Amino acid sequence: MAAEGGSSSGEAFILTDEHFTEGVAEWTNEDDDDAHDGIMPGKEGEEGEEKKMDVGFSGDPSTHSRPDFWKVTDLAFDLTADFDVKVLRGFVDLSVEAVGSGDENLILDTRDLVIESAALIRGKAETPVPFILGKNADFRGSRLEIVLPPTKTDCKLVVRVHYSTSPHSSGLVWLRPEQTTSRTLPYLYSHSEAIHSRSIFPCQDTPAVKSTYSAKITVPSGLTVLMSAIGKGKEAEDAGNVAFRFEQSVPIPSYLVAIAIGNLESRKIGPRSHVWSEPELVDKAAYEFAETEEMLAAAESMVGSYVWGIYDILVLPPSFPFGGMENPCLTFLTPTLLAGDRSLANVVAHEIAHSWTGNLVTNRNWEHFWLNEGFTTFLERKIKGKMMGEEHRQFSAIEGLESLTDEVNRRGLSDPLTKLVPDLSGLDPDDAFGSVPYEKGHSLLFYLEQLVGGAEKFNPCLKAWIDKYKYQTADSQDFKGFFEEYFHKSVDAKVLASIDWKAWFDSPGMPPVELKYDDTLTKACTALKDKWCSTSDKDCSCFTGKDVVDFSAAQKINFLAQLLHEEPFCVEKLHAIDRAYDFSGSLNAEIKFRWLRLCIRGKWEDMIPQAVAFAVEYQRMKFCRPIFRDLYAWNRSKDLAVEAYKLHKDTMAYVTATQLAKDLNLA
Ligand SMILES: CC/C=C\C/C=C\C[C@@H](O)/C=C/C=C/C=C\[C@@H](O)CCCC(=O)O
Ligand SMILES: [Zn+2]
Repeated sequence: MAAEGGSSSGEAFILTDEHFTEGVAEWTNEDDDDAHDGIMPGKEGEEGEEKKMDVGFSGDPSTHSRPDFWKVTDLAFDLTADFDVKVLRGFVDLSVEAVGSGDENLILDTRDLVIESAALIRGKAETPVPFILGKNADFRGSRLEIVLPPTKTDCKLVVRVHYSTSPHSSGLVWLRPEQTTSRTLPYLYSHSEAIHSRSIFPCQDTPAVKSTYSAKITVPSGLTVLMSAIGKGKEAEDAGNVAFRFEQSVPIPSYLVAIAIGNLESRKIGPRSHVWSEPELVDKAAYEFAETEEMLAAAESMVGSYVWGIYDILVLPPSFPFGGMENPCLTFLTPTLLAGDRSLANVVAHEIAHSWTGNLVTNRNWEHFWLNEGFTTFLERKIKGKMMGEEHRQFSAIEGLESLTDEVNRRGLSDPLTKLVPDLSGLDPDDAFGSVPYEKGHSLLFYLEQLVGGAEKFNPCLKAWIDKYKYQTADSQDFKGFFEEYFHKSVDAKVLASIDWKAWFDSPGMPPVELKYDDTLTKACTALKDKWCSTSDKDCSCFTGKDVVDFSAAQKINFLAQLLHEEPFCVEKLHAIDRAYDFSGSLNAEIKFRWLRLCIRGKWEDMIPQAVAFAVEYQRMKFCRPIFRDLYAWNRSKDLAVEAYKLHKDTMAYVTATQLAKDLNLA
């Protein structure tokens, strides 16, 4: 079959049978400088007919793929994990449906993948087809074009790609046994959000496309495999290996395909939930997350049935870069949530909320990330309010607004990345990540809730939004239109017209309106903070542990967060705080994190080793990045920070290592 290729010299040459040896086109475009800029061969229909040039999918600036040509509807993986060379190797069958004329090629995203072959699958037959792999131009990785035979519209095909990942895949973290808690077996886990799936498998790496998936994963015996899917059992051991099977029947975007392999055990924590971790942590994790079913039920009472079947939790090694990740059926969590008193389980409520906002109603591209995270933060706090009382929901919202203020001040009031809907053209989503989509998004929804008359009016709208857009994707204009339509009869037109959507979506900086929350639970924190600030450095004897005996962990966190907004305390006063409240000895990572920041800001030299140790042990970016930045900002610890980073960067997840390198001006 002929297909026309292009090259940097402009010379056109035809892929004909003579190009094929053993079914693979000899022609790749390694020497084609145009490959990476989207000027790629389309497919020629009739002889001489104008071929369709690929000028990129306008719906998502972060992908090379062309879901407007073909759409992936299902992925079937057959992969083997090779821990010796740290690669996943095998094939993926992509079921695709023609969206365009049927005459275009299949365009996929890859990053650092070794593509061995491509073929059309018809029953048992594999018919090799040529492919063109572009260069790894930037964070978007390499464009992969699979040359397809001419087909008609509404055609369906299955394309098999044999490939392997690379040891430095940006979406995979490989740990040697000695890097794990149990130190007996190796460990692998993935993190794909936003655009790292392409480093794990060839795909249309855009949330605009949702696919089902199945998988057969073969590993050395003794290891357990988990995925963001329903487990379908494992096959009999064969030559020292064992294969696990999975099915995800709810269509999901590529970033929600997840895998973990390790020395894993589980405990049942509810009718549809198990918690998984290495054996040493599993009982502690079972205690910590015992409220999971109560959270699920609270969410279902507000936004409808949980459609994913099971809700399991996996507690990962401390290098996991985030607090949690909403992988369907299997939420990934950082071990920094294991405080021993369930005080940090709000992250579980957040990931549960994603089961509706984000995983069912999905942002169409990453510029509308607030539709995932702002809605989820809003729903997370409604779950908290339902379980603990409205004042706790409002207390968390105050905390969130403070973190938004910190982020906007750090980035700068006019930084385009403080817009709720930023332009991500040419930008790596990892560089755009921060609390703005979470907290400015939450602020918008809370403002709208107050505007329409409160939760009893707004909650039904939230559920209706989910019901209308579930299993689909949405953008910010979809929400604006939905909201206006929903309330156009029940809310005064002038009130609706008073919403400055453009300012909310497109203006940098803080929200365009002032948010007012119930501060009942912050009052005691503020009073104690004010007393410390107004007391002489020389005599702090009035303070004792009794001051915080009635404080919840959240109130201690808020007290420390408020102190961080004040002028740094001197070392003498910091000593006094620690004598009274023993924050240095806290097992709560959120408390310890803020306490260490206070000490570094107060230039308490003896605390530098503790701060460095915390930042390299707990590589959750929410913690390690601010501490590394604080250490780097103080000339006494600047070199130590750089040295610690260089010593540990190879143990870090890709996103952590690259973001820290930028923080420390090492990129
Ligand atoms: C405007 C930003 C657009 C796109 C950013 C999307 C993804 C960024 C990428 O770095 C991954 C983010 C993953 C987040 C996962 C979980 C968070 O909700 C955790 C938040 C912080 C924490 O608790 O550790
Ligand atoms: Zn989230």
